[in-house]
Amino acid sequence: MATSRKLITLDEFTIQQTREFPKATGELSALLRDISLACKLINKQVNKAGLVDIIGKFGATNVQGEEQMKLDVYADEALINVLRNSNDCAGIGSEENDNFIAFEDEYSVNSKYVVLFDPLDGSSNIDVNASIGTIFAIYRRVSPLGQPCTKEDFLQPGNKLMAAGYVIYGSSTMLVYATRLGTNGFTLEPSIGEFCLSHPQMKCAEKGKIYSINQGNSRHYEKGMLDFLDHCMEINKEEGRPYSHRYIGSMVADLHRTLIKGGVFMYPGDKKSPNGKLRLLYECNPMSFIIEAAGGLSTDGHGRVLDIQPTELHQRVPIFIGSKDMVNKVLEYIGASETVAE
Ligand SMILES: O=P(O)(O)OC[C@H]1O[C@](O)(COP(=O)(O)O)[C@@H](O)[C@@H]1O
Ligand SMILES: [Mg+2]
Ligand SMILES: [Mg+2]
Repeated sequence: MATSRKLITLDEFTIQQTREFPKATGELSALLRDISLACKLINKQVNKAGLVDIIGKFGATNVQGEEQMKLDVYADEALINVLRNSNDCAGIGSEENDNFIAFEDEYSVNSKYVVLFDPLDGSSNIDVNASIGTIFAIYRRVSPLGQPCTKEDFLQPGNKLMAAGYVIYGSSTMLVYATRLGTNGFTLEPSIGEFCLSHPQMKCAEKGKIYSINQGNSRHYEKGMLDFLDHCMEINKEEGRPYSHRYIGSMVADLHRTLIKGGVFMYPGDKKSPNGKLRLLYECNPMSFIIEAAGGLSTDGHGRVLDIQPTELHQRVPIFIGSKDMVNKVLEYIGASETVAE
């Protein structure tokens, strides 16, 4: 029988954390509260998607040529409206908007932080009721306060992130976020409408047994990548069986599983798409920050994803992320093939 325990809300938790930083002003916690409010609004629509006019295509394409879903646009607007009116955010960058948006009102120009987000991740899963999510990344500005923020505030490497997180709209709704103090998970308690601490100090297992990749693309893969997949399908000496393959097709859901159960999630570059599919600023950087803060690894095949110097809002990078042992094993294989290939 489920026993009730003292619930620690997201607010209480962030206030406790600010005590660890004597100079903290509470602005970052306030921003996190704003983002969680927008995600509660999105969650309400997601939960009853079949009953409200939010299923299906919106009838427009975004700057990346992807057909926008109604929920992509709803989620984007919900986040922009909450952040624009919050006085805690100087500007945003979003998957669904061509360019960065600087908020120019007298309060926002004095805000220290900018936010990048993927308002709705896993769009191809919206209509089939599989887990989807929202991903966000928070940077401290480098441009002077008192003026509108600039693109330099957004084009910072991931190792400069102040915080990053995601909300997964699944069997339960969870918010997982990371700072340099670690990665923590909060579950939405519907009866009080608050995210409450449910997964303190999350750790990504060093050793994994699950590999996650869209094998439908494998005809475009380099030899090293194909060899690694063969390795995963071989009888593993330690396990006495092959690794398990899991792929939901929503980065948030595939990485939430990887964070909790270990394993490796991969979206490699290939002969058709040398930079893969996933976007550096609002998918790969925030997820890499969260997994690394939980003890995992994230690489583009050459170095840490978090050390990449961004150049554009919607640039894509290959990603191999998750348990240390499996990410290093992928590197061994893809490193090897290039040498062999030559
Ligand atoms: O269908 P594919 O090629 O496997 O791609 C799935 C990937 O694309 C995404 O859906 C892209 O994100 P969006 O849904 O936010 O555009 C990821 O969530 C997922 O990991
Ligand atoms: Mg996405
Ligand atoms: Mg998206």
